[in-house]
Amino acid sequence: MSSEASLSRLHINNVRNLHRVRLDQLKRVNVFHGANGSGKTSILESIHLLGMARSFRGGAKALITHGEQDCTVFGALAPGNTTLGVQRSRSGDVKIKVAGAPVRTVAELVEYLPLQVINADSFDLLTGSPGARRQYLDWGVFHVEHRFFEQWQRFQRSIKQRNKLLRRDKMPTDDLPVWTRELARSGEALSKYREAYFKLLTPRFKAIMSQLAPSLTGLELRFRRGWDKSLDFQGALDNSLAVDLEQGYTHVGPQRADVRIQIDGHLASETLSRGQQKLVVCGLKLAQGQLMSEADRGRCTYLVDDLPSELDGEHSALVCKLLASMKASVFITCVHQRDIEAVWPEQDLSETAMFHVEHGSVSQP
Ligand SMILES: Nc1ncnc2c1ncn2[C@@H]1O[C@H](COP(=O)(O)OP(=O)(O)OP(=O)(O)O)[C@@H](O)[C@H]1O
Repeated sequence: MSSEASLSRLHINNVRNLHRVRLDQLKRVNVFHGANGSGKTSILESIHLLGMARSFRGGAKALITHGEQDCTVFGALAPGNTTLGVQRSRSGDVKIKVAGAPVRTVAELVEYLPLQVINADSFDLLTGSPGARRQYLDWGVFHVEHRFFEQWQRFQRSIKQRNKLLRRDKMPTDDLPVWTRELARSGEALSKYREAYFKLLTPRFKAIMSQLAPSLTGLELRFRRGWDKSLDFQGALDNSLAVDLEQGYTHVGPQRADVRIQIDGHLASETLSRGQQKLVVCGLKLAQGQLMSEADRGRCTYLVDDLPSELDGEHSALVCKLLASMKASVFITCVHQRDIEAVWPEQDLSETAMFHVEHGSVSQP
């Protein structure tokens, strides 16, 4: 399905300090304002739970209100009124429903409500390990190229098998070449999808950054696929066989891929100021949303926690202007209502709903 839809209703039960919240009048842009600890981030977390069956901070148990056995989030998408429901229990049980019917895997859920989170942890994209950047890239490929997931699963299966054989036997067994060939095929295909997506993403990112931070002209993204570029994947696996056997795992391949984010040849994470880093993170995430809608894969929903932190008024306004022009569905938190009113494009405020959050209760003026 294409996720044209955005969230129109949201019911939350027992997520952190949100015992019972009913939001039946959501708009395209929804602002949650309130004091520290009132429950604003928990609302974004609840939407994340609805779209991905997990939180974006901490484990599932921390999410459930103290003293309760489970938490539940229910949502409806508009247009179409498809309903989604996710329940997580202290026992570790996860129940997911789409349109009232149980689904078995999270993969079946995530395509309905594609989510992008912009919060303090998003800096990981620049400063964290390559894993964070691979996850970022794969999110985009998954939502734009639906055949990607099957290749990704094949790749995960074959690398697991090959590593198991490498760990067990210091000498090559008959099974090893079989799994190595399977790994080479699935890894090559997976990497091609990533490369094709990356080629589409880079110009969008550059165009967005030229609006958000025109002075950062030397910004560059480079895709590293995870093995020597003069070889195909099978050749690289053949070359590393001795080391792989010695150390008991596969050293080269898409599991080592990375996106290097550089400015004038230096790592952006080591050069840019905190505010500039946040703009790059916003640029990366906005580029993915733009690409998704251009590829006719629908709209993604942005969960933005405390946008004004690290950004000055002018740059906050630029991010808001881009979000508004993309017609993205947005859930955004801030301390005071005026923090967002001051930076959100005035002509778009009619499509904006304001909610006040206080001690786990949400009210609308
Ligand atoms: N499992 C839990 N059960 C009950 N309350 C919890 C649980 N986990 C966290 N809380 C409380 O829930 C509240 C909601 O926190 P949340 O992070 O959503 O606040 P916030 O409005 O985003 O605050 P800030 O502006 O400081 O970021 C906090 O007061 C926190 O102490």
